[in-house]
Amino acid sequence: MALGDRELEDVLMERSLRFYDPKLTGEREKAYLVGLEARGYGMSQRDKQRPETYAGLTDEEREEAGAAAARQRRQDWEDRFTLEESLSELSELAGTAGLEVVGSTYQRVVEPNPRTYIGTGKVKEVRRAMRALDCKTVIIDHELSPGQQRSLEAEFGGEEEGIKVLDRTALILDIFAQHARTREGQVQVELALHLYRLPRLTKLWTHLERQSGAAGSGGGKSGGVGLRGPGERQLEVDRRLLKAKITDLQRLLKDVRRHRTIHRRRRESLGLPIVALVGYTNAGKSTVLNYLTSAGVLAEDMLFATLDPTTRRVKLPGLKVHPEIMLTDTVGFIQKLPTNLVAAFRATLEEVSEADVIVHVCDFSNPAWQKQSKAVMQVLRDLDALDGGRVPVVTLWNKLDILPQSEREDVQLMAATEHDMTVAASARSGIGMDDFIAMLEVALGTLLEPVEAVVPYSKGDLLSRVHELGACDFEEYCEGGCFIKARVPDELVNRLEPYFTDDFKKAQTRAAALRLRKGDAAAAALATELDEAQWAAIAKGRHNAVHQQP
Ligand SMILES: Nc1nc2c(ncn2[C@@H]2O[C@H](COP(=O)(O)OP(=O)(O)OP(=O)(O)O)[C@@H](O)[C@H]2O)c(=O)[nH]1
Ligand SMILES: [Mg+2]
Repeated sequence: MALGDRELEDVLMERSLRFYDPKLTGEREKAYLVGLEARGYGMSQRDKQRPETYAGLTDEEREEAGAAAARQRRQDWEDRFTLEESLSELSELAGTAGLEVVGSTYQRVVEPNPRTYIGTGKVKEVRRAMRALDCKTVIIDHELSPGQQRSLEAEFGGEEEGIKVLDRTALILDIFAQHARTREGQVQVELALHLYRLPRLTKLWTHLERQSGAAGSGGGKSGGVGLRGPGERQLEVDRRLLKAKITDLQRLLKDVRRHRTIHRRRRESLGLPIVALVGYTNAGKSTVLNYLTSAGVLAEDMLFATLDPTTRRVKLPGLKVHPEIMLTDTVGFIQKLPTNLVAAFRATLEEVSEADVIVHVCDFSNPAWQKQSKAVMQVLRDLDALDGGRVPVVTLWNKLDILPQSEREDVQLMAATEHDMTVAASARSGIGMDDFIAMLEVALGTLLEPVEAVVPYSKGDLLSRVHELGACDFEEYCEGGCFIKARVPDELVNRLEPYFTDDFKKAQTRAAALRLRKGDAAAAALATELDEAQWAAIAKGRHNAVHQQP
């Protein structure tokens, strides 16, 4: 076959979505792990030498800025995942991807070797271990440059020996590729994979061609090409094809997104509040969704079981406020998220930015749960999903059932007393889930605005919407209509406005005036006071107000 004749499909098939295919090789591929820890703390000296950081500050301010930076560094250091934690996570990732971990080592890297990232001594050690274990795949717990990946592969025995060097990124991409279910998820992952591969399109990947050729799946063509290894010209062609494919995918993604926006609009038009489940991977988000909906969403003990956001309309038992909600399950978070996946991941998480209430699910049984939880909150802040603290967050310490019976109550008490909107429970066993639903109701309650109105009898549909979407605290049938004291979502506030009682209108005008005069912050501070004033007025003049209505 002449070079350059190959179709895009051939290139893509050889470099199929998977980095390896258990079905093709017939057995679980063995993998050797290399954990890494970069030295981060102790940069204070270097910081001090950067005068521009502190330019224009007085001595005192400089001192304070320096101290703050040091505090931040110490905090970052404490929040970091330890080498052991990160390595054990890498091992779980490998297992999830279908690899069998046969051994591991680690290195604390002070100055990374630019060529191989890990030091030369470590390279030798890993090579020895791989030979002894008859293991051809090594996974480095760090994002490697294409050059580093190539050098390492050569050091470990090279293509001839079938050696494969993967990094954390490749592993996560691989898992994502296996788990993407929706069109959008698949397109995103495929795009991320191609972007990852483009600079790595070299002989590095020829073993894949050989594998697929050997198994007969690639047909004679790719087997032949694989055995020869692509020449320079073939590489050029492949690169061009991949670039074209990337452009196509980007265009496709735009289309898919537009569709999703339409879906989202439709959901919004239902007027139901959106509750998003977020959390570290494997925390139990899908299990919570299942508990609340019995929707049958995939919940598995593997990382990134859920890649695509799933939204369900849920009727929650016993809820007086917002008995119905839209509940969205999302992709799990992970530390050291591959950079070229961040964009894809963020797009998926756009759903979270739309949420009215966020439920943060933590795996309380994981020793690193606090660090995981901080990492999650940081991403949420980066995404601006918390809307500067205005979106209520309910925290669920999940997997309470794993704790011994004797400790459970203490933890539940600690959650309730020492933390804001936090509940300890178990989505799988159901322990404490009533408390969780009650807490969700509290959070949903904060979305509602108090109103007071007399709804004419001809507007029965409006009244039933109030019951459906809000909470009616008082209801009385009077001459002009049904007098209600209720808490309702924004949309209904507008529809009820023509029927507001005079007292309520006055209170509103005062609130608006205050806001104008004192700015939003002052109005917020006075809101509580105003609320009380409102309700006092309502209590006093209720009947008058009712009779004043047309
Ligand atoms: N013991 C125990 N296991 C739980 C509980 N909740 C979830 N699990 C298990 O934890 C594993 C992960 O649960 P998922 O619901 O898939 O977690 P997730 O957060 O959706 O994970 P990703 O979608 O991968 O991010 C599954 O094996 C669940 O059965 C719980 O309350 N107790
Ligand atoms: Mg899930």
